[in-house]
This record gives sequence, structure tokens and C-alpha cells, in this order.
Amino acid sequence: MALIPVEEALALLLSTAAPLGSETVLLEQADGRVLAAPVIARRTTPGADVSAMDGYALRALDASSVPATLELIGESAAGRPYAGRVAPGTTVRIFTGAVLPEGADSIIIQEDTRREGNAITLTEAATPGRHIRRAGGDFAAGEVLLAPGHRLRARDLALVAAGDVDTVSVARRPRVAMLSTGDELVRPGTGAAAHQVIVSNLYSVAALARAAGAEVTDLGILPDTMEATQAGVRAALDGGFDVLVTTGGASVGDHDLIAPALTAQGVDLAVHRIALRPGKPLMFGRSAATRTQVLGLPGNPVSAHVCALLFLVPLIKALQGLEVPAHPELEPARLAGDVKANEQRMDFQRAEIVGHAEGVPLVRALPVQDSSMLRNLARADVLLVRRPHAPAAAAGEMCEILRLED
Ligand SMILES: Nc1nc2c(c(=O)[nH]1)N[C@H]1C(S)=C(S)[C@@H](COP(=O)(O)OP(=O)(O)OC[C@H]3O[C@@H](n4cnc5c(N)ncnc54)[C@H](O)[C@@H]3O)O[C@H]1N2
Ligand code: MOO
Repeated sequence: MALIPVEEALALLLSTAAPLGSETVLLEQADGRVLAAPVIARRTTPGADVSAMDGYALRALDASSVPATLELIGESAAGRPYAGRVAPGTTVRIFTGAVLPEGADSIIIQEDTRREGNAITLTEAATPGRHIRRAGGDFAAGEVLLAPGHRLRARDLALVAAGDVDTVSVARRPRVAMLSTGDELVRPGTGAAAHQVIVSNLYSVAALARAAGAEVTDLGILPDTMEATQAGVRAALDGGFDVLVTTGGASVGDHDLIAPALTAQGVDLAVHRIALRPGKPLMFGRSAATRTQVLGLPGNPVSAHVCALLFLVPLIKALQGLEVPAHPELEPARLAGDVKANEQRMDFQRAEIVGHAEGVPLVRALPVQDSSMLRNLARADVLLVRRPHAPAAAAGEMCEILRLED
């Protein structure tokens, strides 16, 4: 198969990603979830005209010239409104958030008053509407507070709660299964021998998937036999997952069994081998029987991470109904060092931000770009992106970057 351009592959993957169903969750569990239905305010906020300050509620007419002295007739505190009316020549003590009493149309802050018993002398003139928050100034009952396809952030939760809404309809979390393959793989913390490799990419890929909203299940490590690989894939496909992610065994070596095992288990591979560095052996397709989306990531940990960023994260977002562009979300930057001409693969180089120039980051590629090396990936701030066949470029020229997660 020829190498497929990154953007073509991403568009193909996203074209198969219809949003999953929805579920209703309590607001306490809604953090990070994607709305499947609009949130509609059930109340008007503020519910009444209220004071924005601690002070005195009065008729502005009574204090248009100062000093003026008014008679204190009561108090309005937040949650305990004053039941009477502010008649000419009178005032009501009021606190922040308390309902404006009937008859009053202005607030004088307490710093601009003197009190002697029930005589309140105002030292600042009043203007109508001063320090009053109007009913419905934030939003009114029946208004759409948030639209479907919106991912709930901390500040959205406060808005939903303020609308007197305690449950929300959200997209179901995509269920993602992870299968690691390779005789050499062992878990961290087990004292791996020299010929063994720690299953490191499981942790970065699962973390990216969870951050994008998925529920991740680790289905373990498979040995490099066709029998075990097929049995592992079959069990995963039968497990009710929306997405199966395999790592390793994606390339062309004698022990790279994923593509034939997937095909034998009824997965139609739409893409295998992409014009991408790192990540050329990436494959994806769909099980004809279970409709599970299958993503086969390369084993090299940097390649797996970059492929997960470019393909798995958008897929998980799209399955929750989020709007996802069919291209990597690149940002402008400036080169801090020279770069060579690129060949046919879109190249994502680990790079550092070394400063800023004319409003954009100044980036320098790290000297080692081996796709097995994790220290440079952890050290990198961004990926410096080189388009296919981009000509050589010199320090100071514009370039493009992809943000790594914070
Ligand atoms: N003749 C060719 N050889 C290779 C090609 C090629 O086009 N022709 N492509 C190379 C590229 S590019 C990559 S990337 C790798 C990816 O190959 P695989 O997906 O088949 O990965 P493995 O061979 O299974 O493993 C590669 C490397 O990564 C380690 N590994 C595997 N799984 C994990 C894991 N879960 N966590 C950490 N490390 C893992 C594995 O031990 C190997 O060292 O193929 C090139 N070869
Ligand atoms: O594409 Mo491989 O992922 O270069 O190492």
C-alpha cells in the first residue's frame, strides 16, 4: 500500500466516527463530559433586583443633594428580604446579594454614610439604579445556557448549577480497550532484564485517551504468536468496546502480526502505512461484525504517542460529538535553528520553546529524534511540524508547531 497523507487518513478516520449515545449524569460527575442536549435555565438569575454592595437602600430622589438624613426602618439581608416598602424619607439597611426592597431604586454604600441611632446621614448623592443588579441580568429562565457538543469545564458547572439544573445529558464515554503486543514487553516495576522492554506506551496512550474523555481498559500484553494475537483481538472485539487500540507489531518484520491478525478477525483495514514520521506503520479500520473502530499503533513509544495525539484523541472526541477538524491543529512559530528539506512524510520533531519573537514561540528541534527515546519526548514542549517535501528553512523563518499536552 502507498503511504497515505496524514490529513487524508485523519479525514477518513473521522468520516466513520458517528457520535455514541447519551446518558444522564449528576452535575457532580459531569466535569469534562460533552453535552448531548442543550442546558436550559430553569430559573432567572438573579431571581430579583438585588444589591451589589453593603449599604443602604433608598429612593434616589431622597438623596439627590447631600448631606441628607433618612430614617432607618429595617434590614434586607441575603436570603432574608425586607417585607415592607421604602417610603419617602426612609431607608433600609442592605447587604450584598439581598433583595432590593419595594420603593427603593438606589444603594448608597455604607462608607458614604454616618449612623446615629436610626438616623442615617448620607454624604454622597444617590443616582437611580446605582449598585443594583437587575433580575435576569445574568440569564433568564428558558434561555439556552450551553449548547450540545460543548465540553463541560469547571466554570460551566457553576453556570449549569446556577440555572437550577442538577443533571445533564452527556455523550457516553467511548470505551477504549488497549492490547499491547510483543514477547519482550513487561510491566514497570518488575526489574526488566536487558532483553526485555517495559510496556511504556500503554501509559501515555491510555492517559491521552482518558484526557480526551475515554474509559480505558487494559487488556494486557500478548505474545508474538499468530494464535495468541488473533485470540486477543477476538476477545477484544467481543468485549463491547467502541475502540480497540493495539500497540506494536504494526510494521513489516516476521513478528509483526497485527495487520494479518486484524484482517483474519474481520477488521477491514482502511489505512495501513501513513506518510508520517514518527508513525509510518499506523493502521486503522473497523470490525465488520462489531463495528469496533480499531487503531493499530506502532510499538516505538514516541511513534505511539504521536499517532495517539494525531488520530486517537480526535477519534475519541468525535465519538462524543465534539467538533474536530480533519487536520492537526497547528500553530505558527519561528525557527530558532536551521532545518533540512523534508521528504514525503509529514514530520513531527520533538522541539523546545527557547523564547518568543514577534508574538510567536521560537522553537528549536532537539538534536536526537529517535522514535524510541522517551526522555526527549518528555523534555519537548511542542512538536515542530515539517510538511511533506518542505524545503530547507533557516533560523528566523516561520514554521508550524503542534502543542503537546500540558
Ligand atoms: N524493514 C522495516 N522495518 C521497520 C519499518 C519499516 O518500514 N521497514 N518501520 C519502522 C518504524 S517507522 C517503526 S515505528 C517500527 C514500528 O514497528 P512495530 O509497530 O512493528 O513495533 P514493534 O516492532 O513491535 O516494536 C518496535 C519497538 O517498540 C518497542 N515496543 C513495542 N511495544 C511497546 C510498548 N507497549 N511500550 C514500549 N515499547 C514498545 C519494541 O520493543 C521495539 O523496540 O518499526 C520499524 N521497523
Ligand atoms: O515512524 Mo517510526 O514511527 O519512524 O519510528
